[in-house]
Amino acid sequence: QLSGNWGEKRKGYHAITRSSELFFRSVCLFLLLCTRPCNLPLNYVCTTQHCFDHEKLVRFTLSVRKNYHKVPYHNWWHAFNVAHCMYRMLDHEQEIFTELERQALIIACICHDLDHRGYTNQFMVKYETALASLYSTSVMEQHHFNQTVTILQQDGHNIFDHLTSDVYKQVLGYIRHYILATDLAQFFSNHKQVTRFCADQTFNIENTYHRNKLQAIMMSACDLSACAKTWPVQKKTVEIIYEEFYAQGDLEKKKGGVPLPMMDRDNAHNLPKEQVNFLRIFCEPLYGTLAVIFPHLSPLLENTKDNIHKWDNLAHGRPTTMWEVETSRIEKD
Ligand SMILES: O=c1ccn(-c2cccc(C(F)(F)F)c2)nc1-c1ccnn1-c1ccccc1
Ligand SMILES: [Zn+2]
Repeated sequence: QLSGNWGEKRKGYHAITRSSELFFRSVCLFLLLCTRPCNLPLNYVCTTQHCFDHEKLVRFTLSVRKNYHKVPYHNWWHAFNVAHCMYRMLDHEQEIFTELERQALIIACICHDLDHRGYTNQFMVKYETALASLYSTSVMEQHHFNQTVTILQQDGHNIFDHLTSDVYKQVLGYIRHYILATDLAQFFSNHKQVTRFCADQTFNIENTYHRNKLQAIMMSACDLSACAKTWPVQKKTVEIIYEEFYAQGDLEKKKGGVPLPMMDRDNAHNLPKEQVNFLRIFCEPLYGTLAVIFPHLSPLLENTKDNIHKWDNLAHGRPTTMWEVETSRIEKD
């Protein structure tokens, strides 16, 4: 059930330890801050149409968290990290996106993997799951958006119910576009378009199509941001990602299927090589393009390059240390 009877939950809510309560209040304050124009004092009482009711935001965030599964990677912490990455990305670019776009980007991030079961779209389609019978493309991403709308429609959860019906439709349209953009199958076409605009210097942030494509790759950049974290975080997160991949591969073998090499734990010795390929094919081009448009994001590209270098060392049996990354940075400066 998406969210239990709030009355009972409130008793349950107060049973949660104080630290969890403080954590969720900080999440909501963070979400409120994400949408506060940066030049306003903290105690600003919103008078514009685009302000969240704090109690609804707490209730909405708790229900979103409740609808993430306890799977190794695609859990609430992943959603929170993706939203935090978007917050830091927008922190420098408050002026180029509208307040409504900024709110939709942050909410799309915390909701973008709602009810993920730890299986890829390919797996859901191949084994003819119920969800795959509902959606022909972007199966999980369409489900994640559907879950978002369903939570918004719960009593006391609609954080956008202060908007006019036109603006409400607009913000849900934004959120749908942003969540569907996290389907890796959409990445190449989205990225290719933005790269083309940059190459022929026709990129125009005022052009709706250009704007939508940029926001799509920003969603990908936040979703894949584990690849652009420093080596200890990248290495630990990849171990967790592959724990989920191998669980899918194990289930596929149980069903008599043959998993992708990347999902097959018998192929774990090739993990460093798989990572070099994934980072080179998806992440380096992605953070490279974003660094051209938003120079303050260049550390994401630098970290990705460092991570490729370190996975490549591991793939070739060369020792690799944290010091080496620092040295390479010093040499460059
Ligand atoms: O570190 C990774 C290595 C491989 N993949 C991957 C994922 C799917 C398909 C493919 C395929 F290449 F097969 F299409 C590769 N994702 C990640 C990664 C880094 C951050 N998020 N995710 C992620 C993204 C999506 C799903 C799971 C994890
Ligand atoms: Zn994700």
